[in-house]
Amino acid sequence: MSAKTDAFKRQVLRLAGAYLVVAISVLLALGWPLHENYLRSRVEVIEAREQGYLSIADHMVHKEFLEVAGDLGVISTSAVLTDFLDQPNPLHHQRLTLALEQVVRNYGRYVDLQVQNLQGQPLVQVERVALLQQNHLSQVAASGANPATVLRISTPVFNSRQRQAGILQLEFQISELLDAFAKVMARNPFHQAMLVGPTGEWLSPGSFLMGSAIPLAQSNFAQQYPSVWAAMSRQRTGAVQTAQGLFLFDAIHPLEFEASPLPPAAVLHHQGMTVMASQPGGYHWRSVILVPQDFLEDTPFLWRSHGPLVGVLLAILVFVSWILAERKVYANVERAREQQDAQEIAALYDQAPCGYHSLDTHGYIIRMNLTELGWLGYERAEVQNRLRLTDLLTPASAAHFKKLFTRLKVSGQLRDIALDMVRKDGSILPVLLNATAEMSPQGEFLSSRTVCVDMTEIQRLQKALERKANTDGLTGLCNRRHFFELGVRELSRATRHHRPVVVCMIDIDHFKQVNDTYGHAAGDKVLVVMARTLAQQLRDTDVLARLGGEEFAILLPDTPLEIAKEIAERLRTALADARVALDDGGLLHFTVSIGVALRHSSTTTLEQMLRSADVALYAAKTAGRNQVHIAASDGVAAKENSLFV
Ligand SMILES: Nc1nc2c(ncn2[C@@H]2O[C@H](COP(=O)(O)OP(=O)(O)OP(=O)(O)O)[C@@H](O)[C@H]2O)c(=O)[nH]1
Repeated sequence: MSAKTDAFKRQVLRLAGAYLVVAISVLLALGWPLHENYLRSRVEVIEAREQGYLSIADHMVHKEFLEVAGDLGVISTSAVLTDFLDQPNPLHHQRLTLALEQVVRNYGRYVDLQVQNLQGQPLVQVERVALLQQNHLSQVAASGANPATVLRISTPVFNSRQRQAGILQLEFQISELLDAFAKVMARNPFHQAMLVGPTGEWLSPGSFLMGSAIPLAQSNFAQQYPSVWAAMSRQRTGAVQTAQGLFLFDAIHPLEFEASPLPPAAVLHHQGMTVMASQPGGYHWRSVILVPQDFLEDTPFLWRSHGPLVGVLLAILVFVSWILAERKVYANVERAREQQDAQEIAALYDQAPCGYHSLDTHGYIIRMNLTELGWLGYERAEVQNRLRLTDLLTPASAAHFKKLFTRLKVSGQLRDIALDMVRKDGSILPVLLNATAEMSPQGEFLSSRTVCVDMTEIQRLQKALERKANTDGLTGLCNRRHFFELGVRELSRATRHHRPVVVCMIDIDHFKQVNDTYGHAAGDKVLVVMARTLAQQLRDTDVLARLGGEEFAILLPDTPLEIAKEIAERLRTALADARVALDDGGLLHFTVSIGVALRHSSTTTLEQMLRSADVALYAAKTAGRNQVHIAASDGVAAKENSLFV
């Protein structure tokens, strides 16, 4: 039982595994394009969003430079500067100095403001560091932190007669810009935003919040990402996919304004680079955004957001696969069992020890089992739907069955019907049938199912038993009971036909002496010899019986008394002549006495006749034995009729 259960479980496990593999394969096949599409659209969304950030960067840089240009314009055309250039006296110097100090104080971006003479020597100078020290303020100067973040811009300045009288120079830091840039870009924690200078140097750190920050001093962007830098050198804006992720970049031209606020002669100095305001396109930065590859592929994100869902889905798939597999295996087992049952039933039907057949409404055989076919010597194809049952019966049985079949259609069953079937070789097969009708719900006959038993052996046994019951075991003659059966039948026939009937009673003389002298076995031999001798002397129609002991009776039908006398005498003589061979080689002979009685009227019974014959026999014994006596009509032995041999 346990082994069977284990095998069942193993089958279920294998099938469930196969179902699971198929289900997952189908889901992957269907889900992969969706996943790819999802990633593609995700990249598109990311690109669009990051383009927005690049625009913000562009806008911030321009705003910063616009303010610087504005400051430059305001200072260069201010009255305090013009007054100073017209009359560089201490008062004007002081007023200009105060004005420039005001600018430095108000705007944290300026590191140094100078008004120089035409030879470039400073006439008025305000340094942020000195100013802060002078005001006892803590110094927060970023000077020297990153040389790339300090820019100098200068423009010629004119006196009131519009003659160039000096140069105005501003040194400003972009650290505020970079801080603001960092803050804005940090709104999206899933990217790195950078500002890169004209020669690939970092303006802002390579990383603000995500991952490890790239040290500014150790490398520059061009060295760090040469392939991206090469693409950035070729085109103003674009995107480059690398192993680290997706780089989106855009060129920023800080000096390009829609309506140029810079004086045409303004010059920008940045790390040895000199840019005239009339050629602003020659100076540009790049804003760069790196979207890391793992964020692009989003696998962790996918797993985070869909992991539990995938887990639940997998659990459901496992559960459903198991249930389906279990049902399938159970159905297979059931089907196999049903097939086995059907085969067993077919084998039971075909190989039953009795015959089975079914008939349709016309009596045609629609099914017959192998046992019955074997009895009859036919193949199934020769019989089924080809022959009627009556074709396989003797004419008498066929006629009988036709009537019974009609009755079956009404009564629904037939019990213990004895019929004679005819084998293919012509021999007779006695059978006993029990049939049941299959009826429709409306009560119409559909078919009959019949069980047949081969009666050959039973009949043989019956006959043997009958024979044994009717026969005397020692002599093989009829016994007393059977003698009475046959005798009564003969008497009734004789009565019907008014024919004479005679009964003889025969008894061995001094049989006791035979037994006593030669033994009981010798006595038996005498009885056997006597039976054989009598049988040889009589007709087939005569009834010879041993009634018991050494007493025999004979019924002679159609025999007048005169003939009966002759027969009795012939029997007596034949017995007297008979010899019995003894075991010691000797021969024994014996005599009998016979009493004969004729039936005198139709009312005389066999018992009465036997009694009369017995009286005659007794008379014969009394008269000396070995003789025949005829019973008188009144039952007394008549001496005058006696025959003495
Ligand atoms: N061997 C043998 N003896 C039997 C059988 N049946 C009866 N006997 C014997 O037959 C004898 C009959 O003897 P009785 O009836 O006295 O008569 P009897 O000796 O024949 O003398 P009578 O008839 O007067 O001539 C008995 O000894 C029985 O034992 C039998 O089947 N076999």
